[in-house]
Amino acid sequence: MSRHVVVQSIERVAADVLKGLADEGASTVHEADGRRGAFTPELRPIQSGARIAGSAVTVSCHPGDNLMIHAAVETVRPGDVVVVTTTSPSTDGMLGDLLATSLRAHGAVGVILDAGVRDAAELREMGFPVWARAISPQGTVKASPGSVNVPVVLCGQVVEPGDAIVADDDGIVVIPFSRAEAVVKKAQARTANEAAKRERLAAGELGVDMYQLRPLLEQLGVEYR
Ligand SMILES: O=C([O-])CC(=O)C(=O)O
Ligand SMILES: [Mg+2]
Repeated sequence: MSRHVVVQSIERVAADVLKGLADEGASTVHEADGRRGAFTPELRPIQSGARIAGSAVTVSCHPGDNLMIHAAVETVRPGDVVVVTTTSPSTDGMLGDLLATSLRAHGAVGVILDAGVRDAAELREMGFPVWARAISPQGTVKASPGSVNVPVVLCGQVVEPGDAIVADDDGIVVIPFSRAEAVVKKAQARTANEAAKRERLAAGELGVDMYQLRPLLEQLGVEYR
């Protein structure tokens, strides 16, 4: 049996749940899921202002080789986010506007790439959002096997195929498939609560009062002079 597989069929998070997650954004969703799922922030958005949520199509590549991203394209369905890892660290430019055009044609809403990206200007012009470790002109080959839709580990998180990915200017969060629906509800409740707090803060109320922090400050021995 091969160690390398392309799993063609995965379960996906419902479109209305993904829309709810995208509306809430990475930080709120992370808080709503008990402060879980945040990627360490080495991967940065190459654009500003994009906010996406999608079901993860995962790709494990040999460093410097984008063969498996090409192989992944036919497994992509509308609303997916393609999550690419390499089997050892790499900043080579594994994806550019051509691959992005192909992924978009199959419905991908963005790419999370633990490697380098190139054609940055064209990708921004296309409005195709990418979060990557580096921007690099370094080209890659199409030669080595890897896998599509297997569990991958990147930036401190495990991503299973079909998990929900939320990404925006703050960074990237993964929500396990089984929790996505519950998390969107908690995130919406949190946002409603924050709206009330924002109004109070805008009116001048102090955070130390709103969060009842004065006893804590006292207990910690903080002296006001
Ligand atoms: O062609 C490649 O291998 C990567 C690239 O620049 C593109 O997708 O446009
Ligand atoms: Mg190119």
